[in-house]
Amino acid sequence: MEPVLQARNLVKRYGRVVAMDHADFELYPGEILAVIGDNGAGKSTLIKALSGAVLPDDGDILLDGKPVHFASPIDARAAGIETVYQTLAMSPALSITDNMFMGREIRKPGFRGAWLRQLDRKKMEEIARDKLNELGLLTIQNINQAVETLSGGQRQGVAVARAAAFGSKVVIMDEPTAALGVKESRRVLELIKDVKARGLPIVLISHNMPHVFEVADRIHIHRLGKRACVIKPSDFSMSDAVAIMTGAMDPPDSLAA
Ligand SMILES: Nc1ncnc2c1ncn2[C@@H]1O[C@H](COP(=O)(O)OP(=O)(O)OP(=O)(O)O)[C@@H](O)[C@H]1O
Repeated sequence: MEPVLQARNLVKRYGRVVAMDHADFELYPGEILAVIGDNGAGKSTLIKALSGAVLPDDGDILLDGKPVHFASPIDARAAGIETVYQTLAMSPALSITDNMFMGREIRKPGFRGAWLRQLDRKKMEEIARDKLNELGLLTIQNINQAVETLSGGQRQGVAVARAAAFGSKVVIMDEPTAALGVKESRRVLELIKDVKARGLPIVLISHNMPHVFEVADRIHIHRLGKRACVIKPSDFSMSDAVAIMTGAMDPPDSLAA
């Protein structure tokens, strides 16, 4: 099976700091791939390169086997890669619908849309409602509600729904449960599984081992700027994963990248 998204030998230097040191990465169709690593291991830099936010100094990124060159996150989005950032990148005062369609508003057909630039609010609301329903976010009553009135979990839900709605190839989630309580985290984990069930592969960056072990099909362990190995959660304990991540344990020879 060919990876949907692949990186080979990515290098990124910041002055004398090597944030990526020939990093490899593979995401296969339909899977949830967790990316774990100690602070400063280079996870964010890898993810930013895959989502167009960082331009690697060297190496290749392939989408569906074809080389891609993302000059910005807009390029990656246009190619079907949606990222849910830790900071969520939402406008709190705007409605759920406005946030979902920010930067890709639908205009009215014909003259009113093309010349008067009028937005097709009804259509956008319809799609927003469908997407939230699809992911079981029925607790949100009113899609014209301002995002600032939502709970943290609901906000994260909107961000996930947005990514799932527009990501045609890959959804990347950076610490989606980091700021959430137990109940809200649970809901977001269920959402991640729902997105997977709809056929989209997911990259999940997380420091939360129980969450990683619950939802991931495979776990990419990043260490010192590159992939140390990829493990299956069924074959390893959480403490082994942490030991490999911190360098206390060598990755098994058969799995070393
Ligand atoms: N814009 C930047 N300028 C300078 N150094 C940077 C920059 N971005 C990252 N680095 C450095 O690159 C290394 C890898 O950082 P990165 O943020 O990718 O790690 P991380 O694994 O995501 O860490 P964390 O889990 O703490 O977020 C670190 O040493 C960091 O200080």
